[in-house]
Amino acid sequence: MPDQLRIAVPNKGQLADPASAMLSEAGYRQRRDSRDLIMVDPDNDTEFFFLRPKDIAVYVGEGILQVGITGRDMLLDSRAPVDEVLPLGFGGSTFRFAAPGGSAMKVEDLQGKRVATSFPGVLSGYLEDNGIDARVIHLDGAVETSIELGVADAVADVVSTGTTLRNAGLELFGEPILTSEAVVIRQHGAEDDPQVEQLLRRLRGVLLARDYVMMDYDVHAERLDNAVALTPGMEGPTVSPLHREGWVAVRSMVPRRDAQRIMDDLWELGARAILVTDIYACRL
Ligand SMILES: Nc1ncnc2c1ncn2[C@@H]1O[C@H](COP(=O)(O)OP(=O)(O)OP(=O)(O)O)[C@@H](O)[C@H]1O
Ligand SMILES: O=P(O)(O)OC[C@H]1O[C@H](OP(=O)(O)OP(=O)(O)O)[C@H](O)[C@@H]1O
Ligand SMILES: [Mg+2]
Repeated sequence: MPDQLRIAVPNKGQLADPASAMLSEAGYRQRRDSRDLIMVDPDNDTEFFFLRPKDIAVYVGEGILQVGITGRDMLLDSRAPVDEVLPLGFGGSTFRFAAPGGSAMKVEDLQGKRVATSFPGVLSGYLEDNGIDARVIHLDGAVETSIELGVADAVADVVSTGTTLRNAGLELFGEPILTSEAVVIRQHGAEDDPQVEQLLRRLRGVLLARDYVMMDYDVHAERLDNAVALTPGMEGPTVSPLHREGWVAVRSMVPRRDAQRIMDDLWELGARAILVTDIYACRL
């Protein structure tokens, strides 16, 4: 019997709930109590370890846990020997420089200055790559307050909506240092593992089920080519005969965000009985 698959999942913070929700959708059991640190899912022969998101790359890099879910920024900051194997589409953020409003600071101006961050690895790498000699002040969080308290001249921090920065009277400067989202990680050079492949297939299925809907409609056979051009599907749509002379029924997956526009265009083409349904799960 193969060993249990051991997966690291964020125990708190921005990624914890969406990661657990996605794993539940993928058919894995998830913890009921947010204080649980380990959970066994016997049906899937899998064990979940709820860890700090910043520590997850360390465990996976050491080869102790085979798979982890963490932020791309955290994985890069750790410099652990891990690879990103699947972006998950939540926990989106950018990592950016900011300084007091009105200071019109530029990246070059950071030379000789103090920059506070909770991502010292990412920041040092960026400063080095850009030939800037600045002092990195490592803080654990609430970095936005550090300038007012006089510990730094600028910050490099995670920005999502920008509300926290604005509330602290700061303004962005320079290009984004990096763009992050939640990702699945594996140890660099890890061998193929059927259990990991199954997990990834399930997660890809959840991502597709979230991003796509199923569209059904009836159309005159003469207009079929035009209709199929609007709804090409993944491997070509299913076309079935209808019990109505000259008409066919079409079924195809379409991107959720385009569904309303495609329905309008199909209607214009003369398609009728256009139905859109959610996809609960899929394997493609
Ligand atoms: N406001 C946000 N919106 C979306 N994603 C975010 C936000 N803040 C952080 N993230 C992302 O979520 C991941 C985890 O960050 P989070 O802030 O939850 O961890 P943490 O700082 O270690 O935890 P905590 O803030 O609970 O101490 C990172 O990849 C980060 O880019
Ligand atoms: O752009 P916004 O939508 O305002 O979100 C960005 C803020 O969210 C995170 O803070 P978090 O709540 O994780 O606190 P922390 O600084 O203690 O990590 C991040 O560190 C920023 O401070
Ligand atoms: Mg945080």
